[in-house]
Amino acid sequence: MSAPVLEVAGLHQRFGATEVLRDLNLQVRAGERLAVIGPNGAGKSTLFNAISGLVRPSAGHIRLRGQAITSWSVHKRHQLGLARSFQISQLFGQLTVRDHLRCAASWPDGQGYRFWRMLDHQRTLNARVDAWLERLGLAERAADIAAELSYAEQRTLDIGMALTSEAEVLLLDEPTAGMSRSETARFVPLLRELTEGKTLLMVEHDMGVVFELADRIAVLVQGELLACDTPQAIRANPSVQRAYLGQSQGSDA
Ligand SMILES: Nc1ncnc2c1ncn2[C@@H]1O[C@H](COP(=O)(O)OP(=O)(O)OP(=O)(O)O)[C@@H](O)[C@H]1O
Repeated sequence: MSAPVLEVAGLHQRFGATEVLRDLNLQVRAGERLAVIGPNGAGKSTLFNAISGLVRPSAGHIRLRGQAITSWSVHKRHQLGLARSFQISQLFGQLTVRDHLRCAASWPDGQGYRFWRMLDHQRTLNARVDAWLERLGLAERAADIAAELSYAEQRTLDIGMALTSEAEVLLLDEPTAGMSRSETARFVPLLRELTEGKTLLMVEHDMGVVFELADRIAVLVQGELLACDTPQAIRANPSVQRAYLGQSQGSDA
């Protein structure tokens, strides 16, 4: 079994008197796809915010590739290979699809100042962006501004930015939220293909998507980890049935 790439240990998150996450322990192995599910208000987004650096945990540790990153900035975490896509797309409406991916492709590099190095750098960058435009199925939309894309294309671009930045660990916050059933059906195989070999942690409400994509599923209820296991074991777990799956299957699955 490979060592965890991402590790959450004894994580607590309080907002004033409210304890939103309680003694959370979670490990994600290299190349694994782990889905976090749970009822509304369970603490899923808060967990993502803590891992990506948007909130500082009240207690506990977060480790990325063995390094304690608990107090690191979002930017520094990104440099170590952690990228996040958001539930609501964080795109710039007037920037083109290509410009979005060019920005994302530039994130990990410190640009050299010598002229020939910059030229070489630009050529490599453009080739990388072209390749990602093809893989994302957005090549024909490259010159269009983000505001003109369909909702599903915007989500693809949002996730494409995380991928183009060459992060190894991706946090995807409800990647299919707001998509129609047919858009979701087209998107899930694409997502699977694009993230092959990456380590994936995702929050997702659509149980069809979760059971299709996830290698393991973590169930969060009222800020505590109820179970973390294979999809088959989670489906058969009576406490999970009671706490979550039973109540959501009618609407989500
Ligand atoms: N900054 C904050 N200050 C105070 N309370 C917060 C803050 N952020 C989240 N909460 C509370 O923490 C609890 C968990 O919220 P969170 O958004 O993490 O849940 P969730 O599982 O992602 O829910 P959903 O599925 O509805 O998105 C909620 O009761 C929420 O009101």
